[in-house]
Amino acid sequence: MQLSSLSTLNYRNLAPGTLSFPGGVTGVYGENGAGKTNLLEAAYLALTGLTDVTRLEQLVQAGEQEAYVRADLESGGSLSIQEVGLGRGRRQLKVDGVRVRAGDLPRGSAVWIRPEDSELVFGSPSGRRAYLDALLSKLSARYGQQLARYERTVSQRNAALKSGEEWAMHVWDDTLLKLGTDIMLFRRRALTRLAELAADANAALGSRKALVLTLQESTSPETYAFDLAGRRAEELARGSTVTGPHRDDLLLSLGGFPATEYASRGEGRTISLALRRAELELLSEKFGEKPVLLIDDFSAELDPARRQYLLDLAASVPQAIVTGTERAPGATRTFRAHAGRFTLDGPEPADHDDGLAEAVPGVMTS
Ligand SMILES: Nc1ncnc2c1ncn2[C@@H]1O[C@H](COP(=O)(O)OP(=O)(O)OP(=O)(O)O)[C@@H](O)[C@H]1O
Repeated sequence: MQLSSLSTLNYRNLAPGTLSFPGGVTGVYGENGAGKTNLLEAAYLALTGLTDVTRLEQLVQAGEQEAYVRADLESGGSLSIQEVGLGRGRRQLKVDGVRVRAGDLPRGSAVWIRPEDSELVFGSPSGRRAYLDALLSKLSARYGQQLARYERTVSQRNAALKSGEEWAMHVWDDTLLKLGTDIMLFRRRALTRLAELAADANAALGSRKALVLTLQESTSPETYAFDLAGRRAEELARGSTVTGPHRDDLLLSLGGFPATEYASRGEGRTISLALRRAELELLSEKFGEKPVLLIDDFSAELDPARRQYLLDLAASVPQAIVTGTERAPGATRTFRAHAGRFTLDGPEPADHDDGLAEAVPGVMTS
């Protein structure tokens, strides 16, 4: 998978335009607030249809109503165009001009590594669950569908619990048990390989402490029905579902201690890099081609050896975009970012693109 070009209109602080990307490593450098993260976020959105922003209007440039991103892609010799239109609370996706749902975009097309990934280690269990669920939804469309149905069922069941509708519980419980068991079993299967890959990556990053990933399950497929029935009174009192995979945690242990409480900032960032590296490997194994690698702020919180690891990782995949406040050494092409604009830096390649070349098509409307 290769991102040939990215077009944006009214996306955060980015000036409208089209940037072309060659294979290899593209570096993007510039001062704080220049728009480097916004560029990677737009690329990730156009490649995957995904964003971690719950309020989509945040992505629309202040003062505008709609935004648009477009990725021109090349994969195995064929070309395709993915478009995302954004408005107040809505997102519309098209592939080659045909409207699709988010799950219909290629699921293994990009991995995004960010300094904020440290929150996977130091933040709440929900962030780690979100990492695991997002990854497993990329690996299996069915997992994503089951998870969405499970989450809907939990919130409907919670509403019934809040209204004291104990008589309705057996209906919700049947669905909950079926979906929840599938989710737990899938997580268990995927975790074996994920844990191996993350442990290897952590060692390759120079950590002398072993990284061990385990699932802390709030129940198990074997005891789920029993646990659910046993906590009915508590659930009615609290008005919420207290047992099930929505309460699981992905435990990260470093050198035998829980990383969430004991790891240093740098160790935490290293673990988060290992988790993203594992994601890259799992997606490559599953889909048979390397995702586009997006690395935000390659030097943040990292010592020179770990920076080099990231740059080597970028150089090892067919295409990577690497941002930083300083130039990424070894980049095939480098853009300088300033106030949402990107200009080619240094000697221009023969097939150069000025970075803001073409007009962008209008914002998509239904
Ligand atoms: N919806 C929006 N409309 C207009 N500007 C926005 C919007 N959302 C964010 N911005 C602005 O975009 C600017 C660039 O943010 P971005 O995170 O991309 O910077 P950066 O180059 O990655 O900086 P840093 O090096 O500090 O990480 C910020 O000044 C932010 O206020």
